[in-house]
Amino acid sequence: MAEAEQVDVVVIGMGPGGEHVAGTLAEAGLSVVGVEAELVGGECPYWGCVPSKMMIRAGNALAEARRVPGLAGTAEVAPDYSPVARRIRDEATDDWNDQVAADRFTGKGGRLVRARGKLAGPGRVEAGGEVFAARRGVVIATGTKPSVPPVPGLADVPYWTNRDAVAAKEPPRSLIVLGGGAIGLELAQVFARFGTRVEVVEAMDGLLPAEEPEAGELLAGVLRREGVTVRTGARASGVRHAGDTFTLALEGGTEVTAERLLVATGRRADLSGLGLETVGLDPGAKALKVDARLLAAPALWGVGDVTGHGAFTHVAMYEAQIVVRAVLGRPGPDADYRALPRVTFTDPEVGAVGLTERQARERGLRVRTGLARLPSTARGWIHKAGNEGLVKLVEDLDRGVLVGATTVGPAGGEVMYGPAVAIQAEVPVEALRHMIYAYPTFHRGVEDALADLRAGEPPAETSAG
Ligand SMILES: Cc1cc2nc3c(=O)[nH]c(=O)nc-3n(C[C@H](O)[C@H](O)[C@H](O)COP(=O)(O)OP(=O)(O)OC[C@H]3O[C@@H](n4cnc5c(N)ncnc54)[C@H](O)[C@@H]3O)c2cc1C
Ligand SMILES: NC(=O)c1ccc[n+]([C@@H]2O[C@H](COP(=O)([O-])OP(=O)(O)OC[C@H]3O[C@@H](n4cnc5c(N)ncnc54)[C@H](O)[C@@H]3O)[C@@H](O)[C@H]2O)c1
Repeated sequence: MAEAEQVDVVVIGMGPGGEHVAGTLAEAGLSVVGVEAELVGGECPYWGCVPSKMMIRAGNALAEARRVPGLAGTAEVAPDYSPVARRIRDEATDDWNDQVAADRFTGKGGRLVRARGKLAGPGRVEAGGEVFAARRGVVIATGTKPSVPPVPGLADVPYWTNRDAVAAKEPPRSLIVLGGGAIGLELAQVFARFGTRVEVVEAMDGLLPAEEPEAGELLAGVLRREGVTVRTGARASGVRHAGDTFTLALEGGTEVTAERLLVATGRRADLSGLGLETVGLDPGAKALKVDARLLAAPALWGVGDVTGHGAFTHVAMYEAQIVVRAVLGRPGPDADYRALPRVTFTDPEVGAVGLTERQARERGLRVRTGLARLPSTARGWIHKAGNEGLVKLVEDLDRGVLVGATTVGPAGGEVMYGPAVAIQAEVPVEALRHMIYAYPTFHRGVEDALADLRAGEPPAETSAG
Protein backbone atom coordinates (compact mmCIF):
# COMPACT_ATOMS: atom_id res chain seq x y z
CA MET A 1 0.00 0.00 0.00
CA ALA A 2 1.20 3.52 -0.80
CA GLU A 3 2.77 5.47 2.05
CA ALA A 4 0.20 7.67 3.76
CA GLU A 5 0.30 11.41 3.15
CA GLN A 6 -0.13 13.41 6.36
CA VAL A 7 -2.89 16.01 6.28
CA ASP A 8 -5.07 17.65 8.91
CA VAL A 9 -8.53 16.63 7.73
CA VAL A 10 -10.08 14.45 5.03
CA VAL A 11 -13.69 15.03 4.03
CA ILE A 12 -15.38 12.23 2.09
CA GLY A 13 -18.28 13.60 0.04
CA MET A 14 -18.38 17.24 -1.09
CA GLY A 15 -22.11 17.98 -1.10
CA PRO A 16 -23.41 21.03 0.79
CA GLY A 17 -22.31 19.54 4.13
CA GLY A 18 -18.86 18.29 3.15
CA GLU A 19 -18.07 21.31 0.99
CA HIS A 20 -18.86 23.65 3.88
CA VAL A 21 -16.67 21.74 6.34
CA ALA A 22 -13.80 21.31 3.89
CA GLY A 23 -13.87 24.87 2.56
CA THR A 24 -14.13 26.52 5.98
CA LEU A 25 -11.32 24.44 7.46
CA ALA A 26 -9.11 25.08 4.44
CA GLU A 27 -9.79 28.82 4.76
CA ALA A 28 -8.80 28.55 8.43
CA GLY A 29 -5.38 27.33 7.28
CA LEU A 30 -5.68 23.58 7.80
CA SER A 31 -4.46 21.12 5.16
CA VAL A 32 -7.72 19.63 3.90
CA VAL A 33 -8.38 16.94 1.33
CA GLY A 34 -11.88 16.86 -0.10
CA VAL A 35 -12.81 13.59 -1.82
CA GLU A 36 -15.69 13.66 -4.29
CA ALA A 37 -16.86 10.83 -6.56
CA GLU A 38 -19.24 12.92 -8.68
CA LEU A 39 -19.78 16.69 -8.60
CA VAL A 40 -18.50 19.12 -5.96
CA GLY A 41 -21.68 20.61 -4.52
CA GLY A 42 -23.57 17.32 -4.33
CA GLU A 43 -27.25 16.64 -4.97
CA CYS A 44 -28.69 20.03 -3.99
CA PRO A 45 -27.31 22.31 -6.72
CA TYR A 46 -27.24 19.79 -9.58
CA TRP A 47 -30.28 17.52 -9.13
CA GLY A 48 -32.10 18.72 -6.04
CA CYS A 49 -33.06 21.95 -4.32
CA VAL A 50 -31.83 24.50 -6.82
CA PRO A 51 -33.04 23.16 -10.18
CA SER A 52 -36.27 21.85 -8.67
CA LYS A 53 -36.99 25.27 -7.20
CA MET A 54 -36.35 26.86 -10.63
CA MET A 55 -38.91 24.45 -12.06
CA ILE A 56 -41.33 25.36 -9.26
CA ARG A 57 -40.82 29.08 -9.79
CA ALA A 58 -41.82 28.62 -13.42
CA GLY A 59 -44.82 26.43 -12.58
CA ASN A 60 -45.97 28.96 -10.01
CA ALA A 61 -45.74 31.76 -12.57
CA LEU A 62 -48.09 29.79 -14.83
CA ALA A 63 -50.47 29.17 -11.94
CA GLU A 64 -50.53 32.85 -11.00
CA ALA A 65 -51.23 33.81 -14.61
CA ARG A 66 -54.12 31.35 -14.64
CA ARG A 67 -55.52 33.16 -11.58
CA VAL A 68 -55.81 36.45 -13.47
CA PRO A 69 -59.41 35.78 -14.58
CA GLY A 70 -61.67 36.81 -11.73
CA LEU A 71 -58.99 39.06 -10.25
CA ALA A 72 -57.58 41.24 -12.99
CA GLY A 73 -58.96 40.57 -16.45
CA THR A 74 -57.74 37.97 -18.87
CA ALA A 75 -54.40 36.31 -19.50
CA GLU A 76 -53.43 33.90 -22.19
CA VAL A 77 -51.12 31.24 -20.82
CA ALA A 78 -49.04 29.16 -23.23
CA PRO A 79 -46.59 27.04 -21.24
CA ASP A 80 -43.14 26.54 -22.74
CA TYR A 81 -40.67 24.45 -20.77
CA SER A 82 -37.61 25.44 -22.76
CA PRO A 83 -36.71 28.49 -20.58
CA VAL A 84 -36.79 26.19 -17.54
CA ALA A 85 -34.57 23.55 -19.14
CA ARG A 86 -32.21 26.32 -20.30
CA ARG A 87 -32.08 27.96 -16.89
CA ILE A 88 -31.26 24.65 -15.24
CA ARG A 89 -28.39 24.15 -17.68
CA ASP A 90 -27.04 27.71 -17.85
CA GLU A 91 -27.70 29.13 -14.39
CA ALA A 92 -28.06 26.22 -11.96
CA THR A 93 -25.72 23.48 -13.11
CA ASP A 94 -23.35 24.79 -15.82
CA ASP A 95 -24.58 21.75 -17.73
CA TRP A 96 -23.63 19.58 -14.76
CA ASN A 97 -20.07 20.88 -14.68
CA ASP A 98 -18.68 21.57 -11.20
CA GLN A 99 -15.53 23.50 -12.17
CA VAL A 100 -16.71 26.66 -10.40
CA ALA A 101 -17.34 24.74 -7.17
CA ALA A 102 -14.07 22.85 -7.46
CA ASP A 103 -12.18 26.11 -8.00
CA ARG A 104 -14.00 27.67 -5.05
CA PHE A 105 -12.62 24.91 -2.82
CA THR A 106 -9.09 24.84 -4.17
CA GLY A 107 -9.12 28.66 -4.09
CA LYS A 108 -9.51 28.38 -0.33
CA GLY A 109 -6.41 26.19 -0.20
CA GLY A 110 -8.08 22.77 -0.21
CA ARG A 111 -6.99 19.81 -2.27
CA LEU A 112 -9.64 18.04 -4.29
CA VAL A 113 -9.37 14.33 -5.04
CA ARG A 114 -11.88 13.18 -7.62
CA ALA A 115 -12.47 9.62 -6.54
CA ARG A 116 -14.57 7.38 -4.32
CA GLY A 117 -13.10 7.51 -0.84
CA LYS A 118 -13.14 4.93 1.93
CA LEU A 119 -11.79 4.52 5.40
CA ALA A 120 -8.74 2.33 5.88
CA GLY A 121 -8.62 2.31 9.65
CA PRO A 122 -8.84 5.14 12.21
CA GLY A 123 -7.82 8.46 10.66
CA ARG A 124 -6.90 6.88 7.32
CA VAL A 125 -8.65 7.35 3.99
CA GLU A 126 -7.99 5.69 0.64
CA ALA A 127 -8.98 7.62 -2.45
CA GLY A 128 -7.83 7.60 -6.04
CA GLY A 129 -4.94 5.25 -5.32
CA GLU A 130 -3.63 7.45 -2.50
CA VAL A 131 -3.76 7.04 1.25
CA PHE A 132 -4.20 10.01 3.57
CA ALA A 133 -3.55 10.03 7.31
CA ALA A 134 -5.64 12.73 8.95
CA ARG A 135 -4.10 14.27 12.06
CA ARG A 136 -7.28 15.96 13.24
CA GLY A 137 -9.87 13.65 11.81
CA VAL A 138 -12.10 12.45 9.00
CA VAL A 139 -15.55 13.71 8.07
CA ILE A 140 -18.09 11.50 6.28
CA ALA A 141 -20.62 13.53 4.29
CA THR A 142 -21.64 11.09 1.60
CA GLY A 143 -25.33 11.98 1.42
CA THR A 144 -28.14 9.73 0.25
CA LYS A 145 -29.38 7.97 -2.86
CA PRO A 146 -32.92 7.33 -4.04
CA SER A 147 -34.47 4.44 -2.16
CA VAL A 148 -36.20 2.21 -4.69
CA PRO A 149 -38.87 -0.09 -3.27
CA PRO A 150 -38.88 -3.81 -4.09
CA VAL A 151 -41.89 -3.63 -6.40
CA PRO A 152 -41.76 -6.63 -8.79
CA GLY A 153 -40.44 -5.52 -12.20
CA LEU A 154 -39.36 -2.06 -11.07
CA ALA A 155 -35.64 -2.79 -11.15
CA ASP A 156 -35.92 -3.85 -14.82
CA VAL A 157 -37.65 -0.77 -16.25
CA PRO A 158 -36.14 2.62 -17.16
CA TYR A 159 -37.84 4.58 -14.37
CA TRP A 160 -36.92 8.17 -13.58
CA THR A 161 -35.41 9.42 -10.35
CA ASN A 162 -35.13 13.10 -9.43
CA ARG A 163 -32.03 13.28 -11.63
CA ASP A 164 -33.89 12.39 -14.82
CA ALA A 165 -36.79 14.66 -13.93
CA VAL A 166 -34.47 17.63 -13.40
CA ALA A 167 -32.50 16.89 -16.58
CA ALA A 168 -35.62 16.53 -18.78
CA LYS A 169 -35.71 19.02 -21.64
CA GLU A 170 -39.47 18.72 -22.00
CA PRO A 171 -42.26 17.71 -19.69
CA PRO A 172 -43.47 14.17 -20.39
CA ARG A 173 -46.94 13.74 -21.90
CA SER A 174 -47.94 11.69 -18.88
CA LEU A 175 -46.24 10.77 -15.62
CA ILE A 176 -46.83 8.34 -12.78
CA VAL A 177 -45.23 9.61 -9.57
CA LEU A 178 -44.59 6.80 -7.12
CA GLY A 179 -44.39 8.41 -3.67
CA GLY A 180 -46.36 11.39 -2.39
CA GLY A 181 -43.57 12.97 -0.33
CA ALA A 182 -41.63 16.17 -0.91
CA ILE A 183 -39.90 15.20 -4.17
CA GLY A 184 -42.94 13.51 -5.66
CA LEU A 185 -45.37 16.34 -4.94
CA GLU A 186 -43.09 19.22 -5.90
CA LEU A 187 -42.32 17.63 -9.26
CA ALA A 188 -45.88 16.34 -9.82
CA GLN A 189 -47.29 19.85 -9.51
CA VAL A 190 -44.69 21.44 -11.77
CA PHE A 191 -45.14 18.98 -14.59
CA ALA A 192 -48.93 19.11 -14.28
CA ARG A 193 -48.78 22.89 -14.61
CA PHE A 194 -46.80 22.45 -17.82
CA GLY A 195 -49.49 20.17 -19.23
CA THR A 196 -48.36 16.68 -18.20
CA ARG A 197 -51.14 14.27 -17.18
CA VAL A 198 -49.92 13.31 -13.70
CA GLU A 199 -50.96 10.51 -11.37
CA VAL A 200 -49.52 10.35 -7.83
CA VAL A 201 -49.47 6.95 -6.14
CA GLU A 202 -48.81 7.07 -2.40
CA ALA A 203 -48.74 3.97 -0.22
CA MET A 204 -49.77 5.65 3.03
CA ASP A 205 -53.24 7.00 3.80
CA GLY A 206 -52.36 10.61 3.02
CA LEU A 207 -49.88 12.76 1.11
CA LEU A 208 -46.78 14.01 2.97
CA PRO A 209 -47.43 11.34 5.60
CA ALA A 210 -44.56 12.51 7.78
CA GLU A 211 -46.33 15.86 8.29
CA GLU A 212 -49.68 16.82 9.84
CA PRO A 213 -52.55 14.99 8.10
CA GLU A 214 -54.37 18.32 7.59
CA ALA A 215 -51.52 19.46 5.33
CA GLY A 216 -51.63 16.33 3.17
CA GLU A 217 -55.43 16.54 2.87
CA LEU A 218 -55.30 20.18 1.83
CA LEU A 219 -52.60 19.48 -0.74
CA ALA A 220 -54.48 16.50 -2.18
CA GLY A 221 -57.48 18.79 -2.73
CA VAL A 222 -55.37 21.44 -4.43
CA LEU A 223 -53.63 18.94 -6.70
CA ARG A 224 -56.90 17.28 -7.65
CA ARG A 225 -58.41 20.64 -8.57
CA GLU A 226 -55.36 21.22 -10.79
CA GLY A 227 -56.11 17.97 -12.59
CA VAL A 228 -53.63 15.64 -10.87
CA THR A 229 -54.95 12.20 -10.00
CA VAL A 230 -54.04 11.44 -6.40
CA ARG A 231 -54.24 7.89 -5.07
CA THR A 232 -53.45 7.32 -1.42
CA GLY A 233 -53.32 4.00 0.41
CA ALA A 234 -52.31 2.60 -2.98
CA ARG A 235 -49.81 -0.23 -3.03
CA ALA A 236 -47.93 -1.04 -6.22
CA SER A 237 -47.84 -4.75 -6.99
CA GLY A 238 -45.88 -4.73 -10.26
CA VAL A 239 -44.41 -2.60 -13.03
CA ARG A 240 -43.85 -3.25 -16.71
CA HIS A 241 -42.61 -1.17 -19.62
CA ALA A 242 -43.34 -1.68 -23.30
CA GLY A 243 -42.80 0.75 -26.17
CA ASP A 244 -43.10 4.15 -24.51
CA THR A 245 -45.58 3.12 -21.83
CA PHE A 246 -45.11 2.24 -18.18
CA THR A 247 -47.86 0.21 -16.55
CA LEU A 248 -48.06 0.24 -12.78
CA ALA A 249 -50.28 -2.44 -11.31
CA LEU A 250 -51.86 -1.68 -7.95
CA GLU A 251 -53.01 -4.14 -5.33
CA GLY A 252 -56.74 -4.60 -5.97
CA GLY A 253 -56.30 -4.88 -9.72
CA THR A 254 -56.20 -1.28 -10.96
CA GLU A 255 -53.56 -0.49 -13.58
CA VAL A 256 -52.12 2.96 -14.20
CA THR A 257 -50.23 3.84 -17.38
CA ALA A 258 -48.01 6.75 -18.41
CA GLU A 259 -45.11 7.70 -20.64
CA ARG A 260 -42.78 8.12 -17.64
CA LEU A 261 -42.54 6.75 -14.12
CA LEU A 262 -40.86 8.85 -11.43
CA VAL A 263 -39.76 6.94 -8.34
CA ALA A 264 -39.77 9.32 -5.37
CA THR A 265 -40.16 6.93 -2.48
CA GLY A 266 -37.54 8.35 -0.13
CA ARG A 267 -33.78 8.37 0.10
CA ARG A 268 -31.30 6.15 1.90
CA ALA A 269 -27.72 6.45 3.04
CA ASP A 270 -25.47 3.84 1.47
CA LEU A 271 -22.80 3.01 4.04
CA SER A 272 -21.46 -0.04 2.25
CA GLY A 273 -18.09 0.52 0.60
CA LEU A 274 -17.08 3.28 3.03
CA GLY A 275 -14.78 1.00 5.03
CA LEU A 276 -16.71 1.63 8.24
CA GLU A 277 -15.83 -1.85 9.47
CA THR A 278 -12.17 -0.74 9.63
CA VAL A 279 -13.09 1.60 12.48
CA GLY A 280 -15.48 -0.77 14.23
CA LEU A 281 -18.73 0.68 12.81
CA ASP A 282 -21.58 -1.20 11.14
CA PRO A 283 -21.58 -0.75 7.33
CA GLY A 284 -25.07 -2.28 7.22
CA ALA A 285 -26.65 0.45 9.39
CA LYS A 286 -29.41 2.65 7.96
CA ALA A 287 -27.54 5.86 8.76
CA LEU A 288 -24.23 6.88 10.27
CA LYS A 289 -24.99 7.03 13.97
CA VAL A 290 -23.46 10.14 15.54
CA ASP A 291 -23.70 11.80 18.93
CA ALA A 292 -24.75 15.37 19.69
CA ARG A 293 -21.25 16.55 18.64
CA LEU A 294 -21.68 14.66 15.35
CA LEU A 295 -19.01 12.13 16.33
CA ALA A 296 -19.44 8.60 14.99
CA ALA A 297 -16.14 7.39 16.51
CA PRO A 298 -13.08 9.17 17.90
CA ALA A 299 -12.03 11.86 15.37
CA LEU A 300 -14.62 10.61 12.87
CA TRP A 301 -17.55 12.93 12.24
CA GLY A 302 -20.72 12.56 10.19
CA VAL A 303 -22.48 15.46 8.47
CA GLY A 304 -25.67 15.87 6.46
CA ASP A 305 -28.10 13.36 4.97
CA VAL A 306 -25.85 10.43 5.92
CA THR A 307 -26.57 11.01 9.63
CA GLY A 308 -30.31 10.46 9.15
CA HIS A 309 -31.40 13.63 10.96
CA GLY A 310 -33.43 14.91 8.02
CA ALA A 311 -32.45 15.05 4.38
CA PHE A 312 -32.25 18.81 4.02
CA THR A 313 -29.48 21.13 2.91
CA HIS A 314 -30.02 23.32 5.97
CA VAL A 315 -29.45 20.31 8.24
CA ALA A 316 -26.23 19.49 6.36
CA MET A 317 -25.03 23.09 6.72
CA TYR A 318 -26.01 23.24 10.41
CA GLU A 319 -24.17 20.02 11.19
CA ALA A 320 -21.20 21.21 9.15
CA GLN A 321 -20.89 24.29 11.36
CA ILE A 322 -20.81 22.11 14.49
CA VAL A 323 -18.09 19.91 13.02
CA VAL A 324 -16.04 22.92 11.93
CA ARG A 325 -16.13 24.22 15.51
CA ALA A 326 -15.18 20.81 16.88
CA VAL A 327 -12.21 20.41 14.53
CA LEU A 328 -10.98 23.92 15.31
CA GLY A 329 -11.48 23.37 19.04
CA ARG A 330 -13.96 26.24 19.30
CA PRO A 331 -16.76 26.12 21.84
CA GLY A 332 -20.40 25.92 20.82
CA PRO A 333 -23.64 24.17 21.60
CA ASP A 334 -24.46 20.56 20.78
CA ALA A 335 -26.73 19.75 17.87
CA ASP A 336 -30.36 20.54 18.72
CA TYR A 337 -33.13 19.41 16.39
CA ARG A 338 -36.14 20.64 18.43
CA ALA A 339 -36.96 23.32 15.89
CA LEU A 340 -35.98 21.46 12.72
CA PRO A 341 -37.73 23.29 9.87
CA ARG A 342 -39.06 21.67 6.70
CA VAL A 343 -40.63 23.29 3.65
CA THR A 344 -42.27 21.40 0.82
CA PHE A 345 -42.28 23.91 -2.01
CA THR A 346 -45.60 23.02 -3.54
CA ASP A 347 -48.13 25.80 -4.12
CA PRO A 348 -49.33 26.28 -1.41
CA GLU A 349 -46.05 25.72 0.41
CA VAL A 350 -46.10 23.41 3.39
CA GLY A 351 -43.93 24.79 6.16
CA ALA A 352 -43.40 22.65 9.24
CA VAL A 353 -41.21 22.85 12.30
CA GLY A 354 -40.71 20.72 15.37
CA LEU A 355 -43.13 17.92 16.22
CA THR A 356 -46.41 16.97 14.62
CA GLU A 357 -49.33 16.41 16.98
CA ARG A 358 -48.89 12.68 16.60
CA GLN A 359 -45.16 12.79 17.35
CA ALA A 360 -45.81 14.95 20.42
CA ARG A 361 -48.45 12.52 21.71
CA GLU A 362 -46.16 9.56 21.01
CA ARG A 363 -43.57 11.24 23.21
CA GLY A 364 -46.09 11.25 26.02
CA LEU A 365 -46.65 15.02 25.98
CA ARG A 366 -50.00 16.43 27.07
CA VAL A 367 -50.81 18.47 23.96
CA ARG A 368 -53.27 21.06 22.87
CA THR A 369 -53.63 21.99 19.21
CA GLY A 370 -54.95 25.05 17.45
CA LEU A 371 -55.98 25.31 13.82
CA ALA A 372 -56.74 28.32 11.63
CA ARG A 373 -57.77 28.16 7.98
CA LEU A 374 -56.11 30.77 5.78
CA PRO A 375 -59.16 31.67 3.64
CA SER A 376 -60.85 32.80 6.89
CA THR A 377 -58.08 35.28 7.68
CA ALA A 378 -58.25 38.80 6.31
CA ARG A 379 -55.26 38.28 4.03
CA GLY A 380 -56.45 34.92 2.81
CA TRP A 381 -59.86 36.36 1.97
CA ILE A 382 -58.27 39.32 0.15
CA HIS A 383 -55.85 37.01 -1.71
CA LYS A 384 -58.77 34.94 -3.05
CA ALA A 385 -57.54 32.65 -5.86
CA GLY A 386 -54.71 30.49 -4.55
CA ASN A 387 -55.44 31.22 -0.91
CA GLU A 388 -55.55 27.60 0.31
CA GLY A 389 -53.73 27.17 3.57
CA LEU A 390 -53.81 26.65 7.29
CA VAL A 391 -51.84 27.11 10.47
CA LYS A 392 -51.73 24.30 13.00
CA LEU A 393 -49.95 24.68 16.31
CA VAL A 394 -49.02 22.01 18.81
CA GLU A 395 -48.53 23.10 22.41
CA ASP A 396 -46.93 21.20 25.26
CA LEU A 397 -49.60 21.99 27.80
CA ASP A 398 -47.42 21.27 30.82
CA ARG A 399 -44.71 23.72 29.79
CA GLY A 400 -47.00 26.21 28.01
CA VAL A 401 -44.76 26.36 24.94
CA LEU A 402 -45.16 25.39 21.31
CA VAL A 403 -43.41 22.18 20.24
CA GLY A 404 -44.65 22.03 16.65
CA ALA A 405 -46.20 24.13 13.91
CA THR A 406 -47.44 23.64 10.37
CA THR A 407 -47.98 26.62 8.12
CA VAL A 408 -49.53 25.92 4.73
CA GLY A 409 -50.15 28.78 2.34
CA PRO A 410 -48.82 30.97 -0.47
CA ALA A 411 -45.95 31.94 1.85
CA GLY A 412 -46.14 28.90 4.14
CA GLY A 413 -42.37 28.44 4.29
CA GLU A 414 -41.82 32.04 5.36
CA VAL A 415 -44.67 32.09 7.89
CA MET A 416 -43.09 29.07 9.59
CA TYR A 417 -40.13 31.19 10.73
CA GLY A 418 -42.09 32.88 13.54
CA PRO A 419 -43.25 29.63 15.16
CA ALA A 420 -39.75 28.21 14.60
CA VAL A 421 -38.23 30.98 16.72
CA ALA A 422 -40.93 30.44 19.34
CA ILE A 423 -40.20 26.71 19.50
CA GLN A 424 -36.42 27.13 19.58
CA ALA A 425 -36.51 29.85 22.24
CA GLU A 426 -39.39 28.26 24.19
CA VAL A 427 -41.37 31.49 24.13
CA PRO A 428 -44.41 31.03 26.40
CA VAL A 429 -47.68 30.70 24.49
CA GLU A 430 -49.07 33.39 26.80
CA ALA A 431 -46.40 35.78 25.50
CA LEU A 432 -47.13 34.84 21.87
CA ARG A 433 -50.79 35.65 22.44
CA HIS A 434 -49.96 39.16 23.54
CA MET A 435 -47.79 40.11 20.59
CA ILE A 436 -48.85 42.42 17.76
CA TYR A 437 -49.29 40.65 14.40
CA ALA A 438 -49.18 42.96 11.38
CA TYR A 439 -52.45 43.40 9.49
CA PRO A 440 -53.22 41.92 6.98
CA THR A 441 -50.39 39.39 6.74
CA PHE A 442 -50.60 35.66 6.20
CA HIS A 443 -48.81 35.18 9.49
CA ARG A 444 -51.80 36.57 11.35
CA GLY A 445 -53.07 33.01 10.90
CA VAL A 446 -50.63 32.14 13.70
CA GLU A 447 -52.52 34.50 16.03
CA ASP A 448 -55.81 32.84 15.03
CA ALA A 449 -54.37 29.38 15.67
CA LEU A 450 -53.13 30.57 19.08
CA ALA A 451 -56.68 31.71 19.86
CA ASP A 452 -57.95 28.31 18.76
CA LEU A 453 -55.55 26.67 21.26
CA ARG A 454 -57.40 28.54 23.94
CA ALA A 455 -60.79 27.54 22.49
CA GLY A 456 -59.65 23.95 22.16
CA GLU A 457 -58.64 23.65 25.81
CA PRO A 458 -59.80 20.33 27.27
CA PRO A 459 -62.66 20.55 29.80
CA ALA A 460 -61.62 21.69 33.29
CA GLU A 461 -61.88 18.28 34.92
CA THR A 462 -59.44 16.71 32.43
CA SER A 463 -57.08 19.67 32.14
CA ALA A 464 -56.50 20.00 35.87
CA GLY A 465 -53.39 18.66 37.50
C1 LIG B 1 -35.28 16.72 -5.93
C2 LIG B 1 -34.72 17.17 -4.60
C3 LIG B 1 -35.10 18.40 -4.10
C4 LIG B 1 -34.59 18.81 -2.88
N1 LIG B 1 -34.99 20.02 -2.41
C5 LIG B 1 -34.52 20.45 -1.23
C6 LIG B 1 -34.89 21.71 -0.73
O1 LIG B 1 -35.64 22.45 -1.35
N2 LIG B 1 -34.39 22.11 0.46
C7 LIG B 1 -33.55 21.31 1.18
O2 LIG B 1 -33.12 21.72 2.27
N3 LIG B 1 -33.16 20.11 0.72
C8 LIG B 1 -33.63 19.66 -0.46
N4 LIG B 1 -33.23 18.45 -0.94
C9 LIG B 1 -32.31 17.64 -0.12
C10 LIG B 1 -30.85 18.11 -0.31
O3 LIG B 1 -30.48 17.99 -1.67
C11 LIG B 1 -29.94 17.24 0.55
O4 LIG B 1 -30.41 17.25 1.88
C12 LIG B 1 -28.51 17.75 0.52
O5 LIG B 1 -27.98 17.71 -0.78
C13 LIG B 1 -27.66 16.89 1.46
O6 LIG B 1 -26.34 17.33 1.46
P1 LIG B 1 -25.18 16.32 1.86
O7 LIG B 1 -23.93 17.12 1.83
O8 LIG B 1 -25.51 15.60 3.10
O9 LIG B 1 -25.18 15.20 0.75
P2 LIG B 1 -25.20 15.19 -0.92
O10 LIG B 1 -25.69 16.47 -1.42
O11 LIG B 1 -25.93 13.96 -1.22
O12 LIG B 1 -23.67 15.07 -1.24
C14 LIG B 1 -22.95 13.92 -0.94
C15 LIG B 1 -21.77 13.85 -1.89
O13 LIG B 1 -20.94 12.76 -1.51
C16 LIG B 1 -20.46 12.14 -2.67
N5 LIG B 1 -20.06 10.78 -2.29
C17 LIG B 1 -20.82 9.77 -1.84
N6 LIG B 1 -20.07 8.71 -1.50
C18 LIG B 1 -18.79 9.06 -1.75
C19 LIG B 1 -17.54 8.41 -1.59
N7 LIG B 1 -17.45 7.17 -1.08
N8 LIG B 1 -16.42 9.07 -1.95
C20 LIG B 1 -16.48 10.32 -2.45
N9 LIG B 1 -17.63 11.00 -2.61
C21 LIG B 1 -18.77 10.38 -2.26
C22 LIG B 1 -21.62 12.20 -3.64
O14 LIG B 1 -21.14 12.07 -4.96
C23 LIG B 1 -22.18 13.59 -3.33
O15 LIG B 1 -21.63 14.56 -4.17
C24 LIG B 1 -33.70 18.00 -2.16
C25 LIG B 1 -33.30 16.76 -2.68
C26 LIG B 1 -33.80 16.35 -3.88
C27 LIG B 1 -33.35 15.02 -4.42
N1 LIG C 1 -38.38 21.02 -0.15
C1 LIG C 1 -37.49 20.25 0.42
O1 LIG C 1 -36.85 20.59 1.42
C2 LIG C 1 -37.22 18.91 -0.17
C3 LIG C 1 -37.65 18.62 -1.44
C4 LIG C 1 -37.41 17.37 -1.94
C5 LIG C 1 -36.73 16.46 -1.17
N2 LIG C 1 -36.32 16.78 0.05
C6 LIG C 1 -35.64 15.79 0.89
O2 LIG C 1 -35.44 14.58 0.21
C7 LIG C 1 -36.06 13.54 0.94
C8 LIG C 1 -36.53 12.49 0.01
O3 LIG C 1 -37.70 12.92 -0.68
P1 LIG C 1 -38.80 11.88 -1.11
O4 LIG C 1 -39.99 12.63 -1.52
O5 LIG C 1 -38.21 10.88 -2.03
O6 LIG C 1 -39.02 11.07 0.25
P2 LIG C 1 -40.11 11.20 1.39
O7 LIG C 1 -39.69 10.24 2.43
O8 LIG C 1 -40.36 12.60 1.75
O9 LIG C 1 -41.43 10.65 0.70
C9 LIG C 1 -41.48 9.38 0.13
C10 LIG C 1 -42.94 8.97 0.02
O10 LIG C 1 -43.00 7.76 -0.71
C11 LIG C 1 -43.94 6.91 -0.08
N3 LIG C 1 -43.63 5.54 -0.46
C12 LIG C 1 -42.61 4.77 -0.02
N4 LIG C 1 -42.64 3.56 -0.64
C13 LIG C 1 -43.71 3.58 -1.48
C14 LIG C 1 -44.25 2.66 -2.40
N5 LIG C 1 -43.72 1.44 -2.58
N6 LIG C 1 -45.35 3.00 -3.10
C15 LIG C 1 -45.90 4.23 -2.94
N7 LIG C 1 -45.41 5.16 -2.08
C16 LIG C 1 -44.34 4.84 -1.36
C17 LIG C 1 -43.78 7.22 1.40
O11 LIG C 1 -44.91 6.82 2.14
C18 LIG C 1 -43.57 8.71 1.38
O12 LIG C 1 -44.78 9.41 1.43
C19 LIG C 1 -37.16 14.23 1.71
O13 LIG C 1 -37.56 13.48 2.85
C20 LIG C 1 -36.54 15.52 2.08
O14 LIG C 1 -35.79 15.35 3.25
C21 LIG C 1 -36.55 17.99 0.57
